[in-house]
Amino acid sequence: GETLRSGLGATDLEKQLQRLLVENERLKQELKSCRSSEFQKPDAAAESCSRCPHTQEVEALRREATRWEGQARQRVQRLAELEQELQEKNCRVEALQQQLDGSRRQLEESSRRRTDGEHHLHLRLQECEEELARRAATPPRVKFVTQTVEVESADSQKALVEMQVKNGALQEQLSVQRQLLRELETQLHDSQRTCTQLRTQLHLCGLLSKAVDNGKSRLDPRLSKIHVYEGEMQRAQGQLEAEMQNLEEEKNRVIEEAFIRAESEMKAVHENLAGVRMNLLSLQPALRTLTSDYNCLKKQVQDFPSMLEKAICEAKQEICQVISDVSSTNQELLRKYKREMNLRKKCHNELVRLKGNIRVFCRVRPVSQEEQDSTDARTMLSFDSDDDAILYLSNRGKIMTFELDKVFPPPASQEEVFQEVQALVTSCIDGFNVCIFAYGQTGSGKTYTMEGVAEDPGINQRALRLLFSEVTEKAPDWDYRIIVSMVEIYNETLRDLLRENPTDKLDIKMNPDGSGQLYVPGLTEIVVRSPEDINRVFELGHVNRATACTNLNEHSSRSHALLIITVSGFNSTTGTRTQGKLNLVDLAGSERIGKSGAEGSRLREAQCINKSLSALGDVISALRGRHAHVPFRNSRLTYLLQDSLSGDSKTLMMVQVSPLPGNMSESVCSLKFAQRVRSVELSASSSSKRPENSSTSSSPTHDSVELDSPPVTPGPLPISRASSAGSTLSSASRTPSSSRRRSQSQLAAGAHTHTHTHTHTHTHTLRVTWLDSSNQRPEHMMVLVLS
Ligand SMILES: Nc1ncnc2c1ncn2[C@@H]1O[C@H](COP(=O)(O)OP(=O)(O)OP(=O)(O)O)[C@@H](O)[C@H]1O
Repeated sequence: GETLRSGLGATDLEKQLQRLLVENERLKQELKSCRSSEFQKPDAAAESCSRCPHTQEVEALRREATRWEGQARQRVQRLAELEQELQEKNCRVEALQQQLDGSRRQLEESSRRRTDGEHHLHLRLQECEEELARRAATPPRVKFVTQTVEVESADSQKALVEMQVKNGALQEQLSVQRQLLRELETQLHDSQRTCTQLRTQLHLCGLLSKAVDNGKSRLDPRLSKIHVYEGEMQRAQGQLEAEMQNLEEEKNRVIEEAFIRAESEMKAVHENLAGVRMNLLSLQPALRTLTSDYNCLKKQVQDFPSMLEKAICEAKQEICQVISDVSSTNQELLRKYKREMNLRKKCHNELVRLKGNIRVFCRVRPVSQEEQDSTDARTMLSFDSDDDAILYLSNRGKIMTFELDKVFPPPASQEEVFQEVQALVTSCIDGFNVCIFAYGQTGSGKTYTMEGVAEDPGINQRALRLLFSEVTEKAPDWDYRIIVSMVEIYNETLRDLLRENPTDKLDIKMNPDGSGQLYVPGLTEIVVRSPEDINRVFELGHVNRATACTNLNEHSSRSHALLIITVSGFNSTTGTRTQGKLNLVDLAGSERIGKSGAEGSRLREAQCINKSLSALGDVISALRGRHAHVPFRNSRLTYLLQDSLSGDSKTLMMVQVSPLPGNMSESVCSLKFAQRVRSVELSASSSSKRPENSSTSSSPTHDSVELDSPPVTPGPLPISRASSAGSTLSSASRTPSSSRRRSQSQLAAGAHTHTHTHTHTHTHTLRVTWLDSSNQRPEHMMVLVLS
């Protein structure tokens, strides 16, 4: 504005000068015209002028005017110069102003950039600090070291690189800022120098103006305006200077502040940078450890497949080795198992043979509550506390002693009884034929022992359950099949108790397959697979038995009930097959006819019972005595059980007795029967061969005796009966049963050679047998058949 005003002032001054020049020109013209009028009469005029006082004055004025004119021209020229110089200075001031504005903008720009850079750096530093704090706070994840190391080490390296890059960028920015600062300082110095020069020039201008003013004031009062103008110019100049001074101060202040701020920020940045460096330094060992861990793990991971392959290879080889070892061990075990099985069977067979294939037990039933109340409940029986095979009976003041294989007193439980029986039961799994008979007068406890009661089952149920458990135990190697049949013999008639119509009579026939075995055509055979099946079979048999008679109790007393269990086994490993039969027989009551006073049909029933029981006694005696002839055909019962009584079969006679005095004579009879069966002298016929009409045993353990057995001979039987010479041990003998058994063995060992003669209708057979040194087995045998 001041410049403009100065510009306008200069224009007015110029105009005034122009006017002055115009006035001067007019005066010159007037002067010329005056002169020209005198020239027309030069001499005259000169004369007149020289003579005229006005002419001299005009001349003086003219000279004066010319001088003033020259001075005015000089001043105008000087003014024009000053004007030009002023314009130049104005231009210079404007240029400086622009330069100052530019510097200011540049400063602002750099300040803004620096602020942005600082802000950015600040943010980045914050991020770095947070990152470092986060990493420091994060515990080393050792568990998942593979992944953790890989990620963290990469991040740390990346962060390190980033920090180094940022550090470089900050260093660059710092150097740029420093360079900028230096440039600004240079510009400031230049500006200050320029200002000083301008000030000097202005001062000179002021002096010049004063000189012009002095000249002008003296020249013309109208030039006072020029002074005023110059005063204004000076004032404007002063204001301009003051403003420039202010601006300069402001600039210095701003630069100072920016510099201080930049310094402090740079310091802070340096401190942060130092902190980051420290952190980086502290992180470096951890990073090195992690890197080495990572490399180690990486190597392990690289090596892992080959190691795994190697381990798998080794494991495979070991497994193959183990399999082959196990296989050979299995072969060895199988061989041993077969050998042990054979040995066990031989031992068992030997044991049974030493004990006797026919064993006789006695069970004394307890006195019931009713009997205690109503009758003479004195017990006439007593037992030997040292020998469980002895029973004493007091009869008419005499003490009778009976020796059996085992005596069960009244308190003996069903379980205890079965304990003694179960070895026989399980031997049928090994292929032996077994018969267990319950013998005794009516009411002596036969059915109780064999069938038992629901809450305390007898031998039948327990035997089947034991067979099931044994068969299940052997299941992996053996495949067993258990078949059950149930028959009844009443008045020498055979009935199938599992049939729909149990009243149908059955027959016993020779098997047409030429095996010499007997069989019952049409006999129902039920395969049982579980204890539930057994219960169903018993129930059906019981129902059929009840429907076939009017009074079950009476009927059951007068008929024989047989439960026939066939166990067939196949060993898939050894290819061995076995078949054993277990016959559980509840015999009819053995009371004497005379005592019961029976007549008619009852008499016939009693005769049939006595006949069959007597036949059974004969057969057992013959078998125990190893007689040449065994009278199986004398009754339906023995004929039916022929297979199971002969050969390697085992027989148990459970003689049931009542302890009551009223039953004493029947008890004596039963015990005498037991005694007779048991006391057959073994020695007399221990080396005897099997009965002629016996079939070949199904047992897998035939010894030489059985192998030497002749084939079954049909037709009428025995001519001679094996000697059943009186026992060398009387029933009254008091020696313990074990010692007695030894004596029997010694007696048996005494016989080295035996000769039996079997006369047939058309043939005579002579057998000669030599026993081995232990007298247990025949070493040689000669059989002569004479037709
Ligand atoms: N050891 C025993 N313990 C308890 N009670 C028994 C025992 N023996 C037999 N009894 C009971 O004596 C009674 C007669 O027994 P059981 O019917 O078994 O005789 P049995 O000889 O079978 O007669 P039958 O020839 O008429 O069939 C039954 O009530 C039976 O429960």
